[in-house]
Amino acid sequence: MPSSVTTTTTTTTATTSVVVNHFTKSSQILATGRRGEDEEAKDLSDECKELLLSLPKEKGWRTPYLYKFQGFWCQPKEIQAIISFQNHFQAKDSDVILASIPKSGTTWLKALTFAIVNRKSFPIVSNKNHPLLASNPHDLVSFFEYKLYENNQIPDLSNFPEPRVFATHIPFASLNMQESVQKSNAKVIYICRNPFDTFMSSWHFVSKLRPESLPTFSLEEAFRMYCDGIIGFGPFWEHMLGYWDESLKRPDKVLFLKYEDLKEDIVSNLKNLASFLGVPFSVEEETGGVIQEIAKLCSFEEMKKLEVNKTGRSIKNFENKYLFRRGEGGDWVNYFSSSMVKQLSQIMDQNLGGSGLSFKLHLS
Ligand SMILES: Nc1ncnc2c1ncn2[C@@H]1O[C@H](COP(=O)(O)OS(=O)(=O)O)[C@@H](OP(=O)(O)O)[C@H]1O
Repeated sequence: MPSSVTTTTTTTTATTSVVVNHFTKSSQILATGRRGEDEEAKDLSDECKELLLSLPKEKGWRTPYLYKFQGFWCQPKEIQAIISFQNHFQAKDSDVILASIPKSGTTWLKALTFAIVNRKSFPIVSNKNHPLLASNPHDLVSFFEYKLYENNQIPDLSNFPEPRVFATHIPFASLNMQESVQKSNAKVIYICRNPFDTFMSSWHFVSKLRPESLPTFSLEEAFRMYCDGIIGFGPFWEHMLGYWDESLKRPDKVLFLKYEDLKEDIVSNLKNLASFLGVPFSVEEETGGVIQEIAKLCSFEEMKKLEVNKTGRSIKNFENKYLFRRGEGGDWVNYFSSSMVKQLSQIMDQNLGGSGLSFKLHLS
């Protein structure tokens, strides 16, 4: 029971008490909302604050507002970082960019790619000192819009060992607005997950991160927003289609992976990933079990039990332990009503139908 509710014996006092409690709670929410907005604006440049005034905005999932910027919904700090990235990043032909909409398997893809491209420097088999045993994948592969370009900083990335591996949640159109990315031969790997599970994973994640002072974020409200396209970096269908179309046009430069496929057949997907990256597995590696060892090192079960993934924060505000929840496909069946199934299926048909992009909703 909230501390401001007093147990009373008379109806009048009880009513007053509830009203007072409601008022206190509402004021707290308002105050928290305002604090959230102040917090949100704290590190923004005047230019960015000015820009925000001209953008459409909607209530956010865990922050006061999401703004529609370059056609997708995102937070103010992300907008500032994306502008800085677009203005300053210098791509190299050997760069690898991992892209995803949040909660689609980003952490997994970061681990797998890091293990593959660095396997000469950090052998996989019987290596008790592999960096993935001591560091969260987000510390080994950074996002453009968080660590690297946040707060208007311009990082010096010229001395990063090649191939440099970066990550982003930015949709393809905005990534491609970055002139050097567009002109370079940098490779892009996109990981996608069926929208039913991605939605559930996002809702669970945000529910854990939401300040306790805010009311709980109901599944129904989150679902309405998701179906309207209002989620970080959404609408999800546009995000997926941007990378999907590009992977069809330039398959040598954009590889499109699906979470469910990786779950079902990790070995073939790792072979494909290594070949795409230009570092295919040798016969000796294949017979020596290197592929299986990478799969094991990066598996949900192994990663979740590492101390580094149970503690600390690799991305500001996110506790590492929340990045590893169930790591399965099909959990949505435990939450979706039949009308939710119908609605999301219709949205997928309307927006993805005819594109050739489809999903497995259940894993065998
Ligand atoms: N190694 C590995 N293998 C398989 N699945 C994994 C792995 N690591 C994380 N996960 C699951 O991926 C979901 C989190 O998605 P992201 O990593 O994209 O999150 S984030 O955008 O980086 O915050 C989230 O899914 P749910 O469990 O369904 O919520 C994680 O549990």
